[in-house]
Amino acid sequence: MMIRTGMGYDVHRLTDNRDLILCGVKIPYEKGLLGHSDADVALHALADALLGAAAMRDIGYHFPDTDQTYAGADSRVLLRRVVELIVGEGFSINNVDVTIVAQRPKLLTFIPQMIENVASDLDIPSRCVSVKATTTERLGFEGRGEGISALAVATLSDSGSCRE
Ligand SMILES: Nc1ccn([C@@H]2O[C@H](COP(=O)(O)O)[C@@H](O)[C@H]2O)c(=O)n1
Ligand SMILES: C[C@@]1(CO)OP(=O)(O)OP(=O)(O)OC[C@H]1O
Repeated sequence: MMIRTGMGYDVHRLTDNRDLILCGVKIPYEKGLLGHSDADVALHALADALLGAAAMRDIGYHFPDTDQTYAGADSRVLLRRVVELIVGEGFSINNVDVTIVAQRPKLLTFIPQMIENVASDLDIPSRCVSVKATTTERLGFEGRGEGISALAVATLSDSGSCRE
């Protein structure tokens, strides 16, 4: 059995008149994230980490932002589709770790629900899911409140080896 690791990174702009949705949780805030889908930056980074570990391209490849099918899409639906794709190739998910970089709002109280959503969508125990938040001490675009970024790492198991 081989352990495979993938990483994902995504950024979305904060703007007026949009919802702020992170790991499927709607967060009360004066701004939201702009995107073709619901712009759940954390789930996009996670989806890319999973696809990266499987060497199966990225979410923009599977769900192009030129396709109206995905306009306003719920990123949890996209994430579950990514899980179907990687499981269909014989991979199983070991654990994931997501970091959300946001100066505001404070996310601490929403983290347990985020973990529950991700564990449910990935069909793994919540002890195998980590979601964290950090500020940038007001530095950079996240620190100025212009956007939110997210990073994710995922490990998968497969039955073979990259060298076979
Ligand atoms: N949007 C955020 C950012 C951070 N947190 C929590 O605060 C802790 C301290 O953040 P620093 O950036 O100063 O390290 C961090 O460890 C998180 O627990 C948060 O809830 N929401
Ligand atoms: C999720 C998709 C779906 O169309 O759209 P966006 O919400 O714009 O998100 P992004 O991370 O920029 O790119 C992936 C897209 O394909």
